[in-house]
Amino acid sequence: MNSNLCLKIFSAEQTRQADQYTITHEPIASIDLMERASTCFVQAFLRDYSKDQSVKVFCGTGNNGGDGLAIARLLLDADYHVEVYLLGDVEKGTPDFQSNLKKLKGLLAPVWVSDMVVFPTIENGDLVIDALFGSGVSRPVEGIYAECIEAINRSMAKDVIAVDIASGLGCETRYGKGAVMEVSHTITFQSPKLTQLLPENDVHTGRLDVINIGLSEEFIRSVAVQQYFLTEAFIKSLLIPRKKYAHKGDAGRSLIVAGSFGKMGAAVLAAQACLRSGVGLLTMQVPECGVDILQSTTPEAMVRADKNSKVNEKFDDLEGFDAIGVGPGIGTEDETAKRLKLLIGSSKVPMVLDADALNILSQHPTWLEYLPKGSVLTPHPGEFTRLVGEWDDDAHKLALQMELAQRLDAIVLLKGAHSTVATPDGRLFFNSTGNPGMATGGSGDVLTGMVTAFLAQGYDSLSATLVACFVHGRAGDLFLAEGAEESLIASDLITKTPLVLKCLKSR
Ligand SMILES: NC(=O)C1=CN([C@@H]2O[C@H](COP(=O)(O)OP(=O)(O)OC[C@H]3O[C@@H](n4cnc5c(N)ncnc54)[C@H](OP(=O)(O)O)[C@@H]3O)[C@@H](O)[C@H]2O)[C@@H](O)CC1
Ligand SMILES: [K+]
Repeated sequence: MNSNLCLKIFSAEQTRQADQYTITHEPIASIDLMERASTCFVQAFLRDYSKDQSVKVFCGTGNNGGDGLAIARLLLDADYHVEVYLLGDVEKGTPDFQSNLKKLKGLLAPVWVSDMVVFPTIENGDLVIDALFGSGVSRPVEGIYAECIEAINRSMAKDVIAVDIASGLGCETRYGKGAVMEVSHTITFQSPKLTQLLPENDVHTGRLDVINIGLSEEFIRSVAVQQYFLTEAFIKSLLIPRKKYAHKGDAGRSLIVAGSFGKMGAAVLAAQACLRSGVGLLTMQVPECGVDILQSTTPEAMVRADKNSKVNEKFDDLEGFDAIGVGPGIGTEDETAKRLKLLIGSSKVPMVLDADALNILSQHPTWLEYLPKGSVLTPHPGEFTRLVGEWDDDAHKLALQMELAQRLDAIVLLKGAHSTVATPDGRLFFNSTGNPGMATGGSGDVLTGMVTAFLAQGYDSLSATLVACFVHGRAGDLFLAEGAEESLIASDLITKTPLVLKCLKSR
């Protein structure tokens, strides 16, 4: 696995080192690197915001403020109506801030906000560019800076666009109770920052665009990180091509245990997602009441019925399967729980555990110790809480996720916007695909089917989980090309999967 194809999530210190390494080894003057970053920002900005909106740029006196000044100049060149507001001790600004201030002064007169009396009225429809603080913020933001941030947060601005990162939001952590800019869009440099991927910082990140400002590839390759952001190039590199003479047995055999009376839809979704993700042979184990439903909706799957007519209870005979998925719609009846225990004890192949399987396991945590090697847990936040207890904040949640992966020697996929995948060796991958429309019933059942399919096809557990997670999200994103988020239903994800896989497999 070549993790270098992912975007590495750097600490503020690593970002500073990348900056310095690029300046020394490219080599490039620091002011020219700032110009390059600002030019890339403006290129992204021009794609989204038209000239009929007034742009107010708020700049601090560090290099983030320097970027803001360069961006203001480039937007003036592009005929935007621009106003610039400065905060802080201008005399003590960084050298690149000073150079950009000098260049701008011939074109417009920036306003120094020494007091809120000077703070401008932000009109309904204005655009605000936030360049007060970037990755250099090191403590809670207070005083005039905080007043200014709070005024912008309360304003009628149409959009607030952060340069690199919202002011006051640290790269790795938020600083206490200081003020943090609320932004609708962040255009960040080179790679996402950890805080930008956490749900609690959604209002401080908004839409996230990552732009390549050409920091040293050599440095990026060499630096060791534990946190990664998935890219298409990385997912492509994980895909296993089908052999010319492949037969259905080569593409793996899956068993999925799913469904109960009234919840057979979960089984159908998992089955169809598994088939569309390339499994060679699929057997569905369902209660008697689900046999006709599966046979008529999904003729490609073989069906094994339980003696019990309403719930799943018979999980034996596991010969010949390469991967086993269990959980969607199975319920938490005692009979089902007993059989899950038996299934965990007897399986020699990796298992994907989701939904009610996880709910049963949270009531019988000792069973988790017997999971077959390479198993994958795919909880949503509710199931995760039942497994590990409450968390204080998102950082604590990630720590609990990593701890669980290490303790169980399993892959733990925590679902949500930017789903996270934790590995037993302490790595954490953030998904880059998906949208809020996917928060809909059955979406998780589809994912279970996908992970099971990739596992059966011979992907290692981590690769199977990452590919499934990315494909699942990309299928949701593809749906948005023709439908609203509100209209997305889980089966749309299955409908879009063939095209997603086709595009990923194209060179
Ligand atoms: N990475 C790259 O490759 C590139 C990075 N670039 C840009 O550089 C940005 C990083 O710039 P930066 O390091 O100068 O820090 P920045 O965020 O502007 O401000 C730091 C200043 O604020 C101060 N300060 C801190 N906390 C404070 C607080 N709470 N309240 C008050 N003051 C506080 C702190 O002072 P001190 O802590 O020393 O007192 C310092 O003076 C980065 O985000 C990107 O936009 C691009 O130009 C080119 C390529
Ligand atoms: K900023």
